[in-house]
Amino acid sequence: MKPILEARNVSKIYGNGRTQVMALDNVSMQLNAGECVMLMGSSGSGKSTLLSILGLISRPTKGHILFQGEDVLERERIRAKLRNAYFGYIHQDYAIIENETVESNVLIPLQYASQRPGRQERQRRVLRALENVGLDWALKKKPSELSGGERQRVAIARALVNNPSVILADEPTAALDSKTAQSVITLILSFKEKGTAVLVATHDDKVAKLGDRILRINDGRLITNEKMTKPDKKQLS
Ligand SMILES: Nc1ncnc2c1ncn2[C@@H]1O[C@H](COP(=O)(O)OP(=O)(O)OP(=O)(O)O)[C@@H](O)[C@H]1O
Repeated sequence: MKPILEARNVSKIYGNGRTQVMALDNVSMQLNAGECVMLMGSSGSGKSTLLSILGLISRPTKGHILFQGEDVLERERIRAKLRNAYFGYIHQDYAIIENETVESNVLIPLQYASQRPGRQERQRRVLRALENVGLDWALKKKPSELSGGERQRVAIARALVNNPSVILADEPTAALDSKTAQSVITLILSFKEKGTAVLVATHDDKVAKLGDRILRINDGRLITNEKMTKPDKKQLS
């Protein structure tokens, strides 16, 4: 099977001179359609950096990113188009636009969809995405009126509204209680059945067990590639 998304010999160096940080060191990995990979590592090990490079948000210092077998880094306009049309990215800091309503925030990816749906369909999909995270009541609210966990769920609804081919989630359950975390992970994993590839960065062992395999990262290097033989999908708490 051809991977949907691939990093080849990716390195990332931040800063220069004595303040230089090697955040990723020659990382290669593949993500296949319909699988969920968990990315684990301690704080500062390079998880967010890898996700943002795979998500075509930032560029590596060296190496290649392939989407559906094509090297996409060199083509700036294509990168932006792919990112908007095929990727759902759940940011660690939510990246919510404060002065827009919840509805407008979740609507954003649909404005950039490869085949933009009509207005009514867009509204229907936004409502469904919010229902899926239990936030339909917050449609007209401003993010400042919501709790941290609710804002996290808005970010999740926004990432999933476009039925993305790839979901990249940076600590998606960090701000959630275990019951909400369970429903959010179940929702993210349900996209696998549609052939969506999922990569989740997490510190949480219970969340990590729900994946098909675990990638561990330490000091910017991938160290193992564990297959989960018997994923336990029942309990997070
Ligand atoms: N913009 C930046 N400028 C300089 N250094 C950075 C920058 N972003 C990250 N780093 C450094 O790169 C390394 C990897 O950071 P990264 O955020 O990718 O780790 P992480 O595993 O996601 O950490 P956490 O679990 O705390 O979010 C760290 O040493 C971090 O300090």
